[in-house]
Amino acid sequence: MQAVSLVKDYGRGENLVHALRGVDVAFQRGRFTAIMGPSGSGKSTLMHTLAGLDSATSGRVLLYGVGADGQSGSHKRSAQSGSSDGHAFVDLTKLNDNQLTLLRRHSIGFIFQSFNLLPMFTAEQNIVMPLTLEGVKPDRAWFDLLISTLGLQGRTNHRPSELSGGQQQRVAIARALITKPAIVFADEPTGNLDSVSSAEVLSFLKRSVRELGQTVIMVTHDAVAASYADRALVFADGRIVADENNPSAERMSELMTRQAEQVALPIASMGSDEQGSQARVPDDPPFADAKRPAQHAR
Ligand SMILES: Nc1ncnc2c1ncn2[C@@H]1O[C@H](COP(=O)(O)OP(=O)(O)OP(=O)(O)O)[C@@H](O)[C@H]1O
Repeated sequence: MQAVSLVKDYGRGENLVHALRGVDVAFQRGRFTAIMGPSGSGKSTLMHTLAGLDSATSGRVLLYGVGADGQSGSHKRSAQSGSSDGHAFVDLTKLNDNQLTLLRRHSIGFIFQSFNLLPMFTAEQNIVMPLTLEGVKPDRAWFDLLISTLGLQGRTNHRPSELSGGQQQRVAIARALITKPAIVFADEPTGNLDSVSSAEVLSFLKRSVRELGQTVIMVTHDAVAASYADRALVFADGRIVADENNPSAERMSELMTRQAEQVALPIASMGSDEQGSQARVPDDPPFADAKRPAQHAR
Protein backbone atom coordinates (compact mmCIF):
# COMPACT_ATOMS: atom_id res chain seq x y z
CA MET A 1 0.00 0.00 0.00
CA GLN A 2 1.19 3.48 -0.77
CA ALA A 3 0.12 7.06 -0.05
CA VAL A 4 1.28 9.61 -2.62
CA SER A 5 1.26 13.33 -1.71
CA LEU A 6 -1.73 12.64 0.51
CA VAL A 7 -3.49 15.77 1.75
CA LYS A 8 -6.50 15.91 4.05
CA ASP A 9 -8.02 19.20 5.15
CA TYR A 10 -10.99 19.49 7.46
CA GLY A 11 -13.26 22.53 7.60
CA ARG A 12 -12.69 25.83 5.84
CA GLY A 13 -11.86 29.47 6.52
CA GLU A 14 -11.05 30.04 10.18
CA ASN A 15 -11.83 26.39 10.96
CA LEU A 16 -9.47 24.95 8.34
CA VAL A 17 -7.32 22.13 9.74
CA HIS A 18 -4.46 20.58 7.74
CA ALA A 19 -4.68 17.04 9.11
CA LEU A 20 -2.36 15.50 6.45
CA ARG A 21 0.14 17.80 4.73
CA GLY A 22 1.28 15.83 1.68
CA VAL A 23 2.19 12.42 3.12
CA ASP A 24 4.34 10.09 1.00
CA VAL A 25 4.76 6.63 2.43
CA ALA A 26 4.86 3.04 1.16
CA PHE A 27 4.00 -0.02 3.27
CA GLN A 28 5.67 -3.23 2.17
CA ARG A 29 3.69 -6.43 1.99
CA GLY A 30 4.12 -8.84 4.91
CA ARG A 31 5.42 -6.18 7.30
CA PHE A 32 4.13 -4.83 10.59
CA THR A 33 4.19 -1.03 10.82
CA ALA A 34 3.30 1.05 13.88
CA ILE A 35 2.20 4.67 13.68
CA MET A 36 2.80 6.90 16.71
CA GLY A 37 2.47 10.63 17.28
CA PRO A 38 1.02 13.20 19.67
CA SER A 39 -2.74 13.59 19.96
CA GLY A 40 -4.11 15.47 16.94
CA SER A 41 -1.03 14.80 14.78
CA GLY A 42 -3.06 13.00 12.08
CA LYS A 43 -2.62 9.27 12.83
CA SER A 44 -6.33 8.40 12.71
CA THR A 45 -6.83 10.59 9.66
CA LEU A 46 -4.05 8.73 7.85
CA MET A 47 -5.46 5.35 8.83
CA HIS A 48 -9.02 6.30 7.84
CA THR A 49 -7.88 7.75 4.52
CA LEU A 50 -5.71 4.70 3.72
CA ALA A 51 -8.64 2.41 4.56
CA GLY A 52 -11.07 4.38 2.39
CA LEU A 53 -13.19 5.31 5.42
CA ASP A 54 -12.48 9.00 4.82
CA SER A 55 -11.92 10.80 1.52
CA ALA A 56 -8.64 12.55 0.67
CA THR A 57 -8.51 16.26 -0.24
CA SER A 58 -5.80 15.44 -2.80
CA GLY A 59 -3.18 12.82 -3.51
CA ARG A 60 -3.48 9.09 -4.13
CA VAL A 61 -3.92 5.94 -2.06
CA LEU A 62 -2.74 2.86 -3.93
CA LEU A 63 -3.57 -0.65 -2.75
CA TYR A 64 -1.54 -3.34 -4.50
CA GLY A 65 -2.63 -6.89 -5.27
CA VAL A 66 -6.33 -6.09 -5.77
CA GLY A 67 -8.57 -5.07 -8.66
CA ALA A 68 -11.15 -2.28 -8.74
CA ASP A 69 -13.82 -4.74 -7.56
CA GLY A 70 -11.86 -5.19 -4.36
CA GLN A 71 -11.03 -8.83 -5.08
CA SER A 72 -7.47 -10.02 -4.73
CA GLY A 73 -5.95 -11.30 -7.93
CA SER A 74 -8.63 -9.71 -10.08
CA HIS A 75 -7.77 -9.35 -13.73
CA LYS A 76 -10.25 -6.55 -14.25
CA ARG A 77 -8.86 -3.17 -15.20
CA SER A 78 -10.53 0.21 -15.15
CA ALA A 79 -9.66 3.89 -14.93
CA GLN A 80 -9.20 3.44 -11.17
CA SER A 81 -6.84 0.51 -11.36
CA GLY A 82 -3.66 -0.39 -13.13
CA SER A 83 -0.52 -2.41 -13.01
CA SER A 84 2.95 -1.53 -11.82
CA ASP A 85 5.79 -4.04 -12.25
CA GLY A 86 3.13 -6.65 -12.99
CA HIS A 87 1.25 -5.96 -9.70
CA ALA A 88 -2.42 -5.00 -9.93
CA PHE A 89 -3.34 -1.95 -7.88
CA VAL A 90 -6.32 0.21 -7.25
CA ASP A 91 -6.42 3.93 -6.40
CA LEU A 92 -8.87 4.24 -3.50
CA THR A 93 -9.30 7.98 -4.07
CA LYS A 94 -10.92 7.26 -7.44
CA LEU A 95 -13.51 4.73 -6.21
CA ASN A 96 -17.18 5.46 -5.59
CA ASP A 97 -18.92 4.48 -2.33
CA ASN A 98 -20.10 1.09 -3.59
CA GLN A 99 -16.64 0.17 -4.87
CA LEU A 100 -15.10 1.27 -1.56
CA THR A 101 -17.57 -0.84 0.41
CA LEU A 102 -16.68 -3.91 -1.66
CA LEU A 103 -12.96 -3.20 -1.37
CA ARG A 104 -13.17 -2.87 2.42
CA ARG A 105 -15.25 -6.04 2.69
CA HIS A 106 -12.88 -8.15 0.57
CA SER A 107 -9.43 -6.69 0.95
CA ILE A 108 -9.15 -4.75 4.22
CA GLY A 109 -9.32 -6.09 7.78
CA PHE A 110 -10.00 -3.94 10.85
CA ILE A 111 -9.08 -4.45 14.49
CA PHE A 112 -10.53 -1.97 16.99
CA GLN A 113 -9.64 -0.97 20.53
CA SER A 114 -13.05 -2.18 21.76
CA PHE A 115 -12.93 -5.60 19.99
CA ASN A 116 -16.44 -5.05 18.46
CA LEU A 117 -17.48 -8.71 18.78
CA LEU A 118 -21.15 -9.68 18.61
CA PRO A 119 -22.05 -10.87 22.16
CA MET A 120 -24.74 -13.40 21.20
CA PHE A 121 -22.45 -15.35 18.87
CA THR A 122 -19.63 -17.78 19.66
CA ALA A 123 -15.98 -16.99 18.90
CA GLU A 124 -16.17 -19.19 15.78
CA GLN A 125 -19.36 -17.49 14.56
CA ASN A 126 -17.77 -14.08 15.14
CA ILE A 127 -14.61 -15.07 13.26
CA VAL A 128 -16.46 -16.32 10.17
CA MET A 129 -19.07 -13.50 10.28
CA PRO A 130 -17.52 -11.51 7.37
CA LEU A 131 -17.91 -14.63 5.20
CA THR A 132 -21.36 -15.55 6.57
CA LEU A 133 -22.61 -12.09 5.58
CA GLU A 134 -21.40 -12.76 2.05
CA GLY A 135 -22.88 -16.27 1.95
CA VAL A 136 -19.38 -17.73 1.54
CA LYS A 137 -18.19 -20.90 3.30
CA PRO A 138 -14.96 -20.52 5.27
CA ASP A 139 -11.81 -22.23 4.04
CA ARG A 140 -11.51 -24.78 6.86
CA ALA A 141 -7.73 -25.14 6.59
CA TRP A 142 -7.27 -21.34 6.84
CA PHE A 143 -9.70 -21.16 9.78
CA ASP A 144 -7.79 -23.90 11.62
CA LEU A 145 -4.46 -22.22 10.89
CA LEU A 146 -5.78 -18.92 12.30
CA ILE A 147 -7.07 -20.66 15.43
CA SER A 148 -3.71 -22.31 16.09
CA THR A 149 -1.63 -19.24 15.14
CA LEU A 150 -3.72 -17.09 17.50
CA GLY A 151 -3.77 -19.68 20.29
CA LEU A 152 -7.57 -19.99 20.31
CA GLN A 153 -7.81 -23.79 20.45
CA GLY A 154 -10.57 -24.86 22.83
CA ARG A 155 -12.11 -21.36 22.83
CA THR A 156 -14.08 -21.37 19.59
CA ASN A 157 -17.43 -22.34 21.19
CA HIS A 158 -17.19 -19.66 23.89
CA ARG A 159 -19.18 -16.44 23.72
CA PRO A 160 -17.21 -13.16 24.10
CA SER A 161 -18.39 -12.75 27.73
CA GLU A 162 -16.74 -16.11 28.51
CA LEU A 163 -13.37 -14.95 27.18
CA SER A 164 -10.69 -12.67 28.65
CA GLY A 165 -10.02 -9.30 27.01
CA GLY A 166 -6.88 -10.65 25.37
CA GLN A 167 -8.73 -13.69 24.02
CA GLN A 168 -11.51 -11.46 22.69
CA GLN A 169 -8.97 -9.34 20.85
CA ARG A 170 -7.37 -12.48 19.39
CA VAL A 171 -10.83 -13.52 18.13
CA ALA A 172 -11.13 -10.04 16.57
CA ILE A 173 -7.73 -10.52 14.89
CA ALA A 174 -8.87 -13.89 13.48
CA ARG A 175 -12.05 -12.20 12.21
CA ALA A 176 -9.95 -9.52 10.51
CA LEU A 177 -7.79 -12.19 8.83
CA ILE A 178 -10.50 -14.70 7.80
CA THR A 179 -11.04 -13.04 4.39
CA LYS A 180 -7.26 -13.09 3.70
CA PRO A 181 -7.23 -9.29 3.30
CA ALA A 182 -4.46 -7.47 1.47
CA ILE A 183 -3.96 -5.27 4.54
CA VAL A 184 -5.09 -5.09 8.18
CA PHE A 185 -5.51 -1.84 10.12
CA ALA A 186 -5.36 -2.03 13.90
CA ASP A 187 -6.52 1.06 15.81
CA GLU A 188 -5.06 1.01 19.34
CA PRO A 189 -5.59 -2.77 19.56
CA THR A 190 -4.17 -2.96 23.09
CA GLY A 191 -5.79 0.24 24.38
CA ASN A 192 -8.30 -1.72 26.52
CA LEU A 193 -5.92 -4.43 27.70
CA ASP A 194 -3.64 -4.83 30.71
CA SER A 195 0.08 -5.15 30.07
CA VAL A 196 0.13 -8.97 30.17
CA SER A 197 -2.80 -9.33 27.72
CA SER A 198 -1.28 -6.59 25.54
CA ALA A 199 2.00 -8.49 25.27
CA GLU A 200 0.09 -11.64 24.36
CA VAL A 201 -2.06 -9.95 21.69
CA LEU A 202 0.95 -8.17 20.17
CA SER A 203 2.93 -11.42 20.03
CA PHE A 204 0.06 -13.12 18.20
CA LEU A 205 -0.35 -10.15 15.86
CA LYS A 206 3.36 -10.36 15.11
CA ARG A 207 3.02 -14.11 14.45
CA SER A 208 0.26 -13.43 11.92
CA VAL A 209 2.71 -11.15 10.08
CA ARG A 210 5.67 -13.58 10.33
CA GLU A 211 3.88 -16.87 9.75
CA LEU A 212 0.88 -15.90 7.60
CA GLY A 213 2.51 -13.06 5.65
CA GLN A 214 -0.11 -10.55 6.74
CA THR A 215 0.49 -6.81 6.23
CA VAL A 216 -0.48 -4.87 9.38
CA ILE A 217 -0.60 -1.13 10.11
CA MET A 218 -1.22 -0.30 13.77
CA VAL A 219 -1.87 3.06 15.40
CA THR A 220 -0.69 3.09 19.01
CA HIS A 221 0.16 5.49 21.83
CA ASP A 222 2.32 2.84 23.48
CA ALA A 223 6.06 2.77 22.71
CA VAL A 224 6.26 -0.82 23.95
CA ALA A 225 3.47 -1.87 21.55
CA ALA A 226 5.32 -0.11 18.70
CA SER A 227 8.44 -2.13 19.52
CA TYR A 228 6.67 -5.30 18.29
CA ALA A 229 6.48 -3.79 14.79
CA ASP A 230 9.11 -4.10 12.04
CA ARG A 231 8.89 -0.37 11.47
CA ALA A 232 7.48 2.63 13.32
CA LEU A 233 6.50 6.01 11.90
CA VAL A 234 6.18 9.09 14.07
CA PHE A 235 3.65 11.69 13.04
CA ALA A 236 3.62 15.36 14.03
CA ASP A 237 1.36 18.06 12.64
CA GLY A 238 0.22 16.05 9.62
CA ARG A 239 3.68 14.90 8.57
CA ILE A 240 5.96 11.94 9.12
CA VAL A 241 8.86 13.16 11.25
CA ALA A 242 10.58 9.84 11.99
CA ASP A 243 10.71 6.45 10.31
CA GLU A 244 12.44 3.72 12.35
CA ASN A 245 13.23 0.16 11.35
CA ASN A 246 13.15 -2.45 14.14
CA PRO A 247 12.09 0.16 16.69
CA SER A 248 12.93 -0.39 20.34
CA ALA A 249 10.57 0.83 23.08
CA GLU A 250 13.36 3.08 24.39
CA ARG A 251 13.93 4.70 21.00
CA MET A 252 10.19 5.26 20.47
CA SER A 253 9.83 6.74 23.98
CA GLU A 254 12.73 9.07 23.20
CA LEU A 255 11.14 10.18 19.90
CA MET A 256 7.74 10.70 21.54
CA THR A 257 9.27 12.66 24.41
CA ARG A 258 10.98 14.88 21.86
CA GLN A 259 7.63 15.53 20.17
CA ALA A 260 5.97 16.25 23.51
CA GLU A 261 8.73 18.76 24.34
CA GLN A 262 8.27 20.51 21.00
CA VAL A 263 4.56 20.87 21.74
CA ALA A 264 5.32 22.13 25.26
CA LEU A 265 8.01 24.67 24.21
CA PRO A 266 5.74 27.28 22.57
CA ILE A 267 3.36 27.01 25.54
CA ALA A 268 6.26 27.56 27.91
CA SER A 269 7.49 30.64 26.00
CA MET A 270 3.91 32.01 25.88
CA GLY A 271 3.90 31.89 29.67
CA SER A 272 7.10 33.97 30.08
CA ASP A 273 5.57 37.27 28.96
CA GLU A 274 6.18 40.79 30.23
CA GLN A 275 3.67 40.31 33.06
CA GLY A 276 6.24 37.96 34.52
CA SER A 277 3.93 34.97 34.61
CA GLN A 278 5.48 31.55 35.13
CA ALA A 279 6.39 29.44 32.12
CA ARG A 280 3.67 26.81 31.92
CA VAL A 281 4.20 23.24 30.81
CA PRO A 282 1.05 21.14 30.56
CA ASP A 283 0.43 18.87 33.56
CA ASP A 284 -0.50 16.05 31.26
CA PRO A 285 1.84 16.25 28.29
CA PRO A 286 0.81 14.35 25.20
CA PHE A 287 2.17 10.83 25.34
CA ALA A 288 2.80 10.71 29.04
CA ASP A 289 2.25 6.98 28.49
CA ALA A 290 5.15 6.76 26.07
CA LYS A 291 7.49 7.92 28.84
CA ARG A 292 6.52 5.07 31.13
CA PRO A 293 9.16 2.40 31.43
CA ALA A 294 8.49 -0.79 29.50
CA GLN A 295 6.09 -2.93 31.58
CA HIS A 296 5.55 -5.92 29.39
CA ALA A 297 8.27 -7.99 27.82
CA ARG A 298 8.37 -8.91 24.15
N1 LIG B 1 -14.01 15.21 11.32
C1 LIG B 1 -13.15 16.18 11.62
N2 LIG B 1 -13.50 17.47 11.47
C2 LIG B 1 -12.63 18.47 11.73
N3 LIG B 1 -11.36 18.28 12.17
C3 LIG B 1 -10.98 17.01 12.36
C4 LIG B 1 -11.83 15.90 12.09
N4 LIG B 1 -11.13 14.76 12.36
C5 LIG B 1 -9.91 15.14 12.78
N5 LIG B 1 -9.80 16.49 12.78
C6 LIG B 1 -8.61 17.27 13.12
O1 LIG B 1 -7.53 16.79 12.34
C7 LIG B 1 -6.31 16.76 13.12
C8 LIG B 1 -5.76 15.33 13.14
O2 LIG B 1 -6.68 14.53 13.89
P1 LIG B 1 -6.47 12.96 14.10
O3 LIG B 1 -7.71 12.45 14.79
O4 LIG B 1 -6.08 12.34 12.83
O5 LIG B 1 -5.24 12.92 15.11
P2 LIG B 1 -4.64 11.69 15.93
O6 LIG B 1 -3.17 11.80 15.80
O7 LIG B 1 -5.28 10.43 15.51
O8 LIG B 1 -5.09 12.05 17.41
P3 LIG B 1 -5.44 11.07 18.66
O9 LIG B 1 -4.16 10.42 19.06
O10 LIG B 1 -5.93 12.04 19.71
O11 LIG B 1 -6.50 10.12 18.21
C9 LIG B 1 -6.69 17.29 14.50
O12 LIG B 1 -6.38 18.66 14.53
C10 LIG B 1 -8.19 17.07 14.56
O13 LIG B 1 -8.80 18.02 15.42
